[in-house]
Amino acid sequence: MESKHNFDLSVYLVTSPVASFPSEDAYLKHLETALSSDAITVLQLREKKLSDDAFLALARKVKKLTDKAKVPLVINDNLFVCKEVGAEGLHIGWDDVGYETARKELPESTFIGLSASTLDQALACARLKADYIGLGPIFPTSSKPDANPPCFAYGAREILEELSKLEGAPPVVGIGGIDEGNTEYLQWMCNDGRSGVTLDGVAVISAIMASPQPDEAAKRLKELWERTTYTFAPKPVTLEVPSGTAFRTVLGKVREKKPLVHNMTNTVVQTISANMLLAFHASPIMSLASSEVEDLSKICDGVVLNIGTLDESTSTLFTKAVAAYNAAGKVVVFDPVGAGATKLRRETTKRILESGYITVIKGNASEIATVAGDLAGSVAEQRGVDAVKSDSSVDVQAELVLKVAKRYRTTVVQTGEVDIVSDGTRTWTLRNGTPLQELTTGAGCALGGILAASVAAGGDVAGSCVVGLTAYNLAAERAAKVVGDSSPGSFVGVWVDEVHKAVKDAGAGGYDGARVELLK
Ligand SMILES: Nc1ncnc2c1ncn2[C@@H]1O[C@H](COP(=O)(O)OP(=O)(O)OP(=O)(O)O)[C@@H](O)[C@H]1O
Ligand SMILES: Cc1ncsc1CCO
Repeated sequence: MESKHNFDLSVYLVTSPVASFPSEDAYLKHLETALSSDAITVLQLREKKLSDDAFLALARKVKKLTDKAKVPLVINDNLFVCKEVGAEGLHIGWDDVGYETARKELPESTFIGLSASTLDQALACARLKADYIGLGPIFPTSSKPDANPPCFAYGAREILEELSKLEGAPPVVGIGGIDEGNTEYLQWMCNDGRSGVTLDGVAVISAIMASPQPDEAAKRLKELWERTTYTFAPKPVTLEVPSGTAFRTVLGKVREKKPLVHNMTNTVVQTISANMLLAFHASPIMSLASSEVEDLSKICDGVVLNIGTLDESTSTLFTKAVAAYNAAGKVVVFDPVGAGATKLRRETTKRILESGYITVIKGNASEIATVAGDLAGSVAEQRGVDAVKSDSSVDVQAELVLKVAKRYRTTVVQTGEVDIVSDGTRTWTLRNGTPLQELTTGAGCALGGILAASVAAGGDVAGSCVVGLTAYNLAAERAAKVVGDSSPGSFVGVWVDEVHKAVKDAGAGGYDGARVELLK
């Protein structure tokens, strides 16, 4: 979408204060270098603390640079400077009075952008016929400490969806906490090919202003922004699920490929997780070392991020892992263990979810309700790491799982007596398993590895999850028959045996007894 002035909003640089540079010369040199990249499409001059005269003097110098680079100059929040310097645009904070005044005083050809943080503000900007909307903060940012809470990539997309329903809605540039690490993800979340729903560009401050090589930084941002294929994007749907054929195909591929799964998991479930992966004919490597993440992302087929025994450094470690595995195009399974139980768990969960593409979010009903947040309607109940039994019907829960999958453009696996899997389009219920699994610590955590291995081998994300989980739970049923209902201790060992046999004999009636239903 282009504004009426045909300005390209794609890489929109907002300056940091001249006072944050050693000298005005150093600042101007920095801008000139950035502009020499040919990647910046708009430059907004933002100075909150200068007098009008000092702002105007600086704006005149910057205008020379932007004119030379043929980049439109936008003045932040100062109508006087905008008029005097003859800038191409004015950007004002959310303020309809300011907008009306500026519109009257500025030539028709000067474009005026407005900031919006919420859907209501964005709709109001559209009604005012602003020339563009600066939507944000998208991600948390320290550049503007007084900013409203971030709307995150999914929130931006939900606002864009509403705007797209209006006739002639303004183009939108995202702002706030955007950098090289999250640009591709934001682009993928917002521009998913549905007609009319587009984010038109990314506005950045520190990604270019704090870079020692602002021209290179600008080029990299433009390249990331213009990407239309994404290393992390899920493979196309190839499996017809449920079917014995899909079951045999995925398990056969697991056996062939022996996926190597990096487990960044809690201290309680290390052994059961590693043993289940070996039994599943995959390979585990257990590591929580930050300095190993990059190397492991290159050799592993996927990673499991499990916050069961988290600490204050977990969110930084796991967001680093999301970035590395996204860049490598590998599977990321996130298990927000006990997500609703404490503030640390809620905050860590949120940060990881927003940091990049998660291939599969896996959790029990309480954890998924926490991830769902406002979609769940009421505050999710969670006392420890186990699920609090939900009063909602399977249909209501399936609806929520579907909504979470849609919101995060991912696959969600909710475990319990009835498991629910959804990729936002297809939703299944799975009714295999045994109550003995509830008496086995790590039954859910170890499943994270099974899902990572299944997806790494099977491709089709949700279809492979359904197969992996069905094989796992059918094996549990068989084990329960062997040990009886009152032997959770012996159960685990026999369950591991049965998982091993399930993959080994994938072709031989292993799918018998599967209770998987694709919901309409
Ligand atoms: N009552 C039940 N009947 C059948 N299967 C069950 C039952 N409860 C759990 N399961 C199965 O057990 C596995 C773990 O699910 P659960 O929801 O207990 O995970 P969790 O709470 O994350 O576990 P943990 O934190 O102990 O690892 C899944 O495969 C699920 O299908
Ligand atoms: C019991 C327990 N506590 C933290 S993690 C964990 C393993 C099951 O999730």
